[in-house]
Parts: sequence; C-alpha cells; structure tokens
Amino acid sequence: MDLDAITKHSALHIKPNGLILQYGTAGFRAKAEHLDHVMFRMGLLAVLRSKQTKSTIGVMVTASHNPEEDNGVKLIDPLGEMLAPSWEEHATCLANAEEQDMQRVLMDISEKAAVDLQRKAFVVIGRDTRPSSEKLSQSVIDGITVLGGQFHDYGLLTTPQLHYMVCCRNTHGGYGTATIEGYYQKLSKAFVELTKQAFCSGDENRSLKVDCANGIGALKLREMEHYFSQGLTVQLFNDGTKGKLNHLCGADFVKSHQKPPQGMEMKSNERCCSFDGDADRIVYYYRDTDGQFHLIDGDKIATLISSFLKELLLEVEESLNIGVVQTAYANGSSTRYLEEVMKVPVYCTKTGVKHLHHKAQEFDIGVYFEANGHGTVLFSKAAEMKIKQLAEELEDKKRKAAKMLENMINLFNQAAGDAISDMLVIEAILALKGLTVQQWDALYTDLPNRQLKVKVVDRQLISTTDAERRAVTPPGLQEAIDDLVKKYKLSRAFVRPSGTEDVVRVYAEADSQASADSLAREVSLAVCQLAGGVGESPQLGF
Ligand SMILES: CC(=O)N[C@H]1[C@@H](OP(=O)(O)O)O[C@H](CO)[C@@H](O)[C@@H]1O
Ligand SMILES: [Mg+2]
Repeated sequence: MDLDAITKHSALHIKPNGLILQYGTAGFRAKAEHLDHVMFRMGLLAVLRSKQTKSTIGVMVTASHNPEEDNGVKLIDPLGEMLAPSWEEHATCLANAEEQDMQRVLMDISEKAAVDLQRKAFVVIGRDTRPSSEKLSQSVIDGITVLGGQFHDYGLLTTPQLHYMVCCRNTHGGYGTATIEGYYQKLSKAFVELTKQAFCSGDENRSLKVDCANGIGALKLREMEHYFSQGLTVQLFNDGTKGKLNHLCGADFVKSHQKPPQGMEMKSNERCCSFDGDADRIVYYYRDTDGQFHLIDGDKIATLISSFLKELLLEVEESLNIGVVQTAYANGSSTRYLEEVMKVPVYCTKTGVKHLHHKAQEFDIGVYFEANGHGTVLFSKAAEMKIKQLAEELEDKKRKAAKMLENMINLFNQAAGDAISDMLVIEAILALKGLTVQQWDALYTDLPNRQLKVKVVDRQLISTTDAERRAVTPPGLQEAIDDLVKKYKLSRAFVRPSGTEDVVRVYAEADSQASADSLAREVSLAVCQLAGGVGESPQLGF
C-alpha cells in the first residue's frame, strides 16, 4: 500500500467537516455535493474487498428513487449480492475517518479482515443518469487506482445490470456473458422462447406502457427493445428527454401516492408499469372503465410468479420446494392468499433486500419481493440441475413445462431484483396464461392500508423484534399499538426506524381506508408521545 500516494490523493477528495454518514440499507445516500470523499474511499475499500475475496467487486453510483440532487454508492459482492454486513461496518468507518486517520483505518481494516495486500484487485463500476454521477464515478476510479487496483468502467448501467456483470465475471461466464450485449441476449432469448408458445395459440402481439422515472431504465430498455420485439412492444414514457429524475413519476412515487405518474397517457384497462430511478423496482397498474386507479404491487407480482412456478412444478411432477419471502409491509391479503389458497409457505424478514435474498436462498425455489416492487426468484444449484435434466428427459407436455422452467431460470436476474427482467417475466406469464391485467389484479383484494412517517428526536430509540412487527422499546409503545389495533377490524399496525431516512415509519391496515388512515394516525400520535416526536404532524406516504 503506497500510503503517501493515498494521503496525497485523499487530499483531492476532502471530507466535509463534521459530516457523518452510515452505510445503510442501500449503501451511502446523501446530497451529491457531500459525497466526493465517500466515492474515493469506496474505491479504496472495493480494492481491499476484491483482494480479500479474490474476486471482482462492483461499485454502483446511484441514489435509486431519491431526488436528482442526491446520489449514493454501494458495493456489490462476488456473486452479485449486497456487501457482507461486517464490511458495511468497515465502509462506515472508512467513510467517516478524519483525513489524518485514513491510513490507520485502512491498515486496521486490512488486518481485521486478513486482506492479502499483495494480491491483485479488480473492480467494475456502473452509474445512473444523475448529472453528478459521472464525476463521482471518476472519484471511485481515483480510489481504485491509487491502491493499485484494476478496473472496468461500464459507464451507464441499471443497478441490476451491474449486479449481473459481477456475477458473470466471478462465475467465469457460467451465469452469462459480462457485457451489456450478453445481458440483452440472455434475457431476450429466454423471453422469446417462452412467449413463442403463447403466440402459437393465437395471441396477438402484446404492448405495454412503461414509465421509466426519467432514469437509466429508459436508455437501457430502448437499447434492448428490438431484441425482444417479436414478443412485446414497449411504449416508453418519462424517458428522460424532458422531465426530472423520479419527479412525480417512477415506481416509488406510484406506490407511495397510489396514483399514476405524470407524463403517461393511460387509457382504461391498459397495462402500465413504472420503474424506479435505477431500474431495480417495478410496479404495475391500470385504470378501470370507471376511471379508478388500481395498483399491482410487489406482493401481487410475487403471487403471480409463485403460482405460475408452482403450476409448472406440478406438471413436471417434481417436488422441489418453493417458498415466498416478504416483509412486514406485505399486504395481509397477499399473505393470506399465498398461505391459504395457494398453500405456499410464506416467511417474513426485516426490511431491505439483503434480508429477503438471504432467506430465499434456503429453498429450491425462493421467491422474494418487497411490497414496493423490488424482488426476484432464486433457484438453488440442485434445482437448476434437476430442471435442466427434466427438460431433456421428459416428453410431450411435461417436457414443455420443464423447458418453460428452464427459460424462467434464465429470464430472472438472480443476482438482484431487476425491473427489466421482472417485467419480461410478468409479460411472459400473462401471455402464457392468457391473463388480462384485471384478471391478475382480481387474484385477491388488497386490504386498505396507510403509511406515515413521523419525525422524532432519535429514531434509534425505537427497537423492534419479530421481523420488525413488534416494538421492544420505548416501553409502553407496543402495548399502546396493541390497544389501538383492537379498535379496528382486520387490522394490523407496526412501527420501525427507517434505514434510509431520518424518520420512523408507521404502517397500518384495516377493513376500510378510513379505518386504516385513522389507525395509522393514532399509532403515529403514540410514537410522538412515547418516542419524542418533533415538528409537524405525521406525513403521508413512505
Ligand atoms: C417501506 C419501504 O419501502 N422501505 C424501503 C426503504 O427502506 P427503509 O429502511 O424503510 O427506509 O428503502 C430500502 C432501500 O431501497 C428498501 O429496501 C425498503 O423497502
Ligand atoms: Mg432502486
């Protein structure tokens, strides 16, 4: 480690005085102007992580659904997963170190994590379309090179595309080819093969309206559309040519406001979807003939996908186990439908995809989705091999089902939730089953729900248990929530400190919208009273 060079370069990426940032649920997020030093330091850290894991590591510059002025960075581990928790701590330490302590902190991390500093390092970089992203990714590169690491800068990519690249490189092509062309071809081939069967049965070409949040998803979908156009026509809105990133559009806006994005023309019963700013989330929606808006969120996506996979497994008569992983935000109706009607086991984890991903790895086929539309499906190695074998050995109808499963495996981005991949999966399933968006929506009816945010002096005063569904501290809060919940029918409520914003989130559901709203408000007041609320009354939304 050339410590002098590090000191010299670090001086070009000065940490603002007194700024403390935390590697949270999705890496570092802040106003872009505060992040230059973090980027440089994450370049350094990625080199250490690469040396330690003897693998390629990814660095993605994005702040996802957050405003255009924000930015962020996260590291991607060897198989395309989120950074390991022990390294999240190293990341926080390094990002917050004062200039004069940088060398010591780097040495500490190398020692604690037993990094062999002599090894080579390789890092891949991607960025979203924010005006600040290009310069910030240059700072990452500065950090990588000063520690002697090699790199490949992919430039503009969606977050899940970078996860895919990391996975491809570390499996030496086993997962796919580590190029944008490789990504387009792998997914499109699987999609076209799957949908060919639907079109044989007379279905006409299908079309879908896509709100791209004025982000990277628009660029990538435009590049990709001609690869799969024989199966699907996409019409892009909010493609970044005029509007601002994530402003009044995108998956997060649509989910939290439960209304359509601006800038999209919706006719009744047309199938529409929204990506978020880095294209790792997707939600669907439509307007019915009475003009009413219907949201189809991550829970309904998980339901559609798991019921389709379960049907295919029944056809091939193979007893691979399938599990669905949700968080406390999953609508109660979805959990009931999955457990009672579909007879699929459902598990609840803490919020944040790394928790869901981890749990989903326990099954032959693990389906995970957050209600906000971030999710994917994981297939165990054994399940993949079994399905491949069945696709060769079985005959007729069973072989067809096994082939479909095989294509499904290739269509999912198993490294991370991916709006483009999930969109193609959903479109394939709807086509194959001949389902309209209304029929899909009618699988079950969501319980009315409401989310509020409450500002408190210190949100860490609230601690939770049971996958965040019960509050442990402050004393008396859970009892207060229990008493309030008893006042309403079919009700449920919980509170938890956000991992990405300085707020406490309140969730409530009940038999009517008025009840859900009133329960959420009452729980928010209890939080204010027992956990030191500050400022105005609770705010609507996420
Ligand atoms: C209720 C909700 O949607 N929470 C989001 C949000 O986390 P919070 O810890 O709730 O701020 O951002 C995470 C990262 O994008 C995402 O994984 C999660 O689902
Ligand atoms: Mg995102």
